Amino acid sequence: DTGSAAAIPINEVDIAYVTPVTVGTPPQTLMLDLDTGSSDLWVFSSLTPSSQVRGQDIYTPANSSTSKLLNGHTWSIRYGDGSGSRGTVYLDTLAVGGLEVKSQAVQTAQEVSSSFTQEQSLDGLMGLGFSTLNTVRPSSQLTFFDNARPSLDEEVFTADLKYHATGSYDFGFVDRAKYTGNISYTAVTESPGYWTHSLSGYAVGSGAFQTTRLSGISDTGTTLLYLPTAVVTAYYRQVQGAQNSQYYGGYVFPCSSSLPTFTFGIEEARFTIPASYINYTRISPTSTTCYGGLQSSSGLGINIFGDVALKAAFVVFSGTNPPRIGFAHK
Ligand SMILES: C[C@H]1CC[C@H](NC(=O)Cn2ccnc2)CC1
Repeated sequence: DTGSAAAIPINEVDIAYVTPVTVGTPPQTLMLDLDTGSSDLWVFSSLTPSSQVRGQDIYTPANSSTSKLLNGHTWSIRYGDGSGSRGTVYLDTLAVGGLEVKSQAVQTAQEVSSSFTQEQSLDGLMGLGFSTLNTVRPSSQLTFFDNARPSLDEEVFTADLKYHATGSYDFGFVDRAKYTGNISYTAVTESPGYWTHSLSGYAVGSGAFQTTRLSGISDTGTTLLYLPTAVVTAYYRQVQGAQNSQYYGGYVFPCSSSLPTFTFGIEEARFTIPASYINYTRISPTSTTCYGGLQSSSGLGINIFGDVALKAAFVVFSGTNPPRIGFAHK
């Protein structure tokens, strides 16, 4: 079996991407953020206080003939940006792009943090990390990918995220029409439940490629690219007027700056992120100061290859044993 669904940017700077997912019988459609950096599938629901719901679609288990309460189970998650949610759990039929799982754990939010309430076009998250990260207790639950695995033609899902455009997520197959050349694969260590792998090095603009292995996680749920301070300072040294602002919490520069590209390596392959992806956003709608799409990971304890990097490639998340991740040009 296979599935294929759209990855739609939720705003004009691609802060996150959402994908239509149907839950229950008859199907209730929600727009979820497919997030390889976590492993909980949670939704705004009829159990979410109305004061915390602002325009989101909700899942109402009472309106689904196939919903079953997972008795006595709860969950609570905190993301790296400080956002979070918690609640209870139902099992129900869930489908993405025509691929159906009969008894998926759907985590119904009873509380969401303000940044989720404010994100009107995001109805929840679908974690696509390793199920060991799932927060449901007393028994942890499987991700949609782990539940779908037995029925998939191939044990993979792919991400084709695009800059200021709609891309796609595919399950169970690698679409030859979505990439060019060969896929460059590299080893994934499941530590601790993320799609953790290394880059073989990097280059700033037309500079020499620095061969140095950088370990991190490929995370579709994180907007930007977070790398070691040494790499990031080397990049912004090439940008007139750039500075690392305490006030804005990262590197900012004049929006008129001409930025260098940034190239990362996957084994022998090289992927170049266009300057436009790194000129991320104005710090406020009328400002001439812009915030960078490449930032330091020093406060995080881990490098994060977020959407700014992932949208420069066609990415294959392979659930084979051992797992691996592949990058191709497109
Ligand atoms: C400083 C960085 C900020 C962004 C952080 N990423 C996340 O929190 C990913 N995420 C998933 C759901 N909501 C957000 C990683 C640290």
